[in-house]
Amino acid sequence: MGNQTSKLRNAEQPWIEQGQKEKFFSISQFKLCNVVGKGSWSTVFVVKDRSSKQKFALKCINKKKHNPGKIKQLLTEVSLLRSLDHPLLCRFYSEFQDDNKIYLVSDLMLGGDLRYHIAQNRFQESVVCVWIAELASALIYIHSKGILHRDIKPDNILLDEYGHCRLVDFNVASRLSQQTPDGKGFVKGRVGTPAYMSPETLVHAISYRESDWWSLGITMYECLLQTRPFSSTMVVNWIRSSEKEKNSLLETMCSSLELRNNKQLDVLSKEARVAIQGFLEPSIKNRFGHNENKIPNISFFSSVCFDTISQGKWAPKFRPKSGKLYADPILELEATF
Ligand SMILES: Nc1ncnc2c1ncn2[C@@H]1O[C@H](COP(=O)(O)OP(=O)(O)OP(=O)(O)O)[C@@H](O)[C@H]1O
Repeated sequence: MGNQTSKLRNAEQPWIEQGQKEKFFSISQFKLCNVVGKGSWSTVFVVKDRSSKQKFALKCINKKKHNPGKIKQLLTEVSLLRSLDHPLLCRFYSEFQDDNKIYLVSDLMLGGDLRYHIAQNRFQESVVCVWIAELASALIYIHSKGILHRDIKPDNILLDEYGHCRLVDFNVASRLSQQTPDGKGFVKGRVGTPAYMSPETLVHAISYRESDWWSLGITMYECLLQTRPFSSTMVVNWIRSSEKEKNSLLETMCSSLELRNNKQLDVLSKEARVAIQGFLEPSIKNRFGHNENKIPNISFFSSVCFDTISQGKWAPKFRPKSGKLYADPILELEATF
């Protein structure tokens, strides 16, 4: 086990103490700097707190452009975010509103999202190992709080300036409200992004903790191979197919993942192949993550210390370029405030 504690993060990253959360209540407290991203229903700005001079991400949602159902969904997301505090999640500070907009203030992630990075580079297993271990640690934490993310994919993973992964976008996250007789929680609904959805979500419209581990497996596959095991069109066609066709397609999906059939996996180490196969195990009971205590024992993670990882102190093997704005410049032109 290596000893590569990241001292940088502790020393350089300004943390706002818990008591100072919710200290923002008006847009006038900020100076707007630039646009860092745009989602389907929000624009995200880099802003500077006028008193501390610290930079934050400010997500602005135009209330008039969205129906009350969407706004309710957003406020559910806010209540989930308020209950979470972990070094590998993007820290949420405040929500406030004016007549037209809802504003959410959170940590600013300057390193771009994983979708951008994996499109540019083929990353070594040592880099991906730290990413997936960090994400696994964040997942174990949110699951311990009784929350499912339900949309894990490279787009929803941002890097901070040191290269640490932060799991973001809790738009469709949900509390595990239902319980099976064996005490397992689940959430009903076919929710998420089709290419990352687990077989049980696709077929039975239900998500368990293990469904998030499946999505993490697809994300790991994509980080290592720059492609996904199942295309979106394949999965969408599959959702639309009849029950009978669904079963035969499920078999095709699962057999294409078997190591002996999947030639794409040949370029990976045995440890990486075993991890991918374990996360992408169709049976929930046999899937890696069924027992979350065993995640640190997965051989792919043997070079990292999970305790250090979960404190956000393990040094990442990839650091985004400093000073580079990982945002499409066109967003700046389109932005309205
Ligand atoms: N804290 C942050 N720091 C830096 N960039 C961020 C932050 N939060 C979001 N972004 C950027 O803004 C983009 C849009 O954010 P986000 O996906 O949360 O918006 P959304 O409206 O909920 O979108 P969607 O519903 O399409 O996921 C992200 O892809 C990311 O590039």
